[in-house]
Amino acid sequence: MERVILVGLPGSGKSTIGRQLARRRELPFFDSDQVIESRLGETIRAFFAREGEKTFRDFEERVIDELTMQGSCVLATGGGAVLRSENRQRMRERGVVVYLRASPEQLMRRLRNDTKRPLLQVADPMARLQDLYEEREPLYKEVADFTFDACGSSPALLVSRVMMQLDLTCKSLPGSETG
Ligand SMILES: Nc1ncnc2c1ncn2[C@@H]1O[C@H](COP(=O)(O)OP(=O)(O)O)[C@@H](O)[C@H]1O
Ligand SMILES: O=C(O)C1=C[C@@H](OP(=O)(O)O)[C@@H](O)[C@H](O)C1
Ligand SMILES: [Mg+2]
Repeated sequence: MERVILVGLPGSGKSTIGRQLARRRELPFFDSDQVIESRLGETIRAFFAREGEKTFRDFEERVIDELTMQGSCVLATGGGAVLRSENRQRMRERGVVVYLRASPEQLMRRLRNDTKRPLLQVADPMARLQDLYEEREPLYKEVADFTFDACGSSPALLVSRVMMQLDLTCKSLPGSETG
């Protein structure tokens, strides 16, 4: 059993690194945001705007609970998944949690032209990223088994680093006995 769960701020590379890691590890890949969007039949941005954050977080919690009970996989979460203690506990218990760490400045450079992330569609996205960083950095650290610098290297190199760490890791997960 190998379940790897990626956490980090929006733009830190969870979806990109997760997809590549899954391919190289020959594991199924899930992106909780993609699963949510396909079930909703609309973008998170549209759903968020209409229904508000609480309804989105309720939906996200259910999807994360479900995806962390599948077998072996790589799971990229949304940046706010760590906000709920229920999600943090499930992630910690059910997977090896990898935090892709990046500063607000680095993320701002990456996300300058992004229009998909609802929390950053504000007049001052840099201030918003700083707030998110301050609020969430302790939560990412709390859940993480390992932390990697999300911006210091190409996705391929970062994936290799994560793979090396996973090869050295032996975290016992529920269901490990069965494969
Ligand atoms: N290590 C990296 N180096 C350079 N660009 C990256 C890296 N990781 C991700 N990116 C780019 O950053 C943007 C955000 O990545 P994404 O995987 O969507 O982040 P997240 O899922 O954490 O929000 C994408 O354009 C992606 O191509
Ligand atoms: O940070 C957040 O609260 C969110 C991040 C998004 O995912 P990414 O981290 O992949 O952008 C998505 O789940 C939603 O827009 C909320
Ligand atoms: Mg993503």
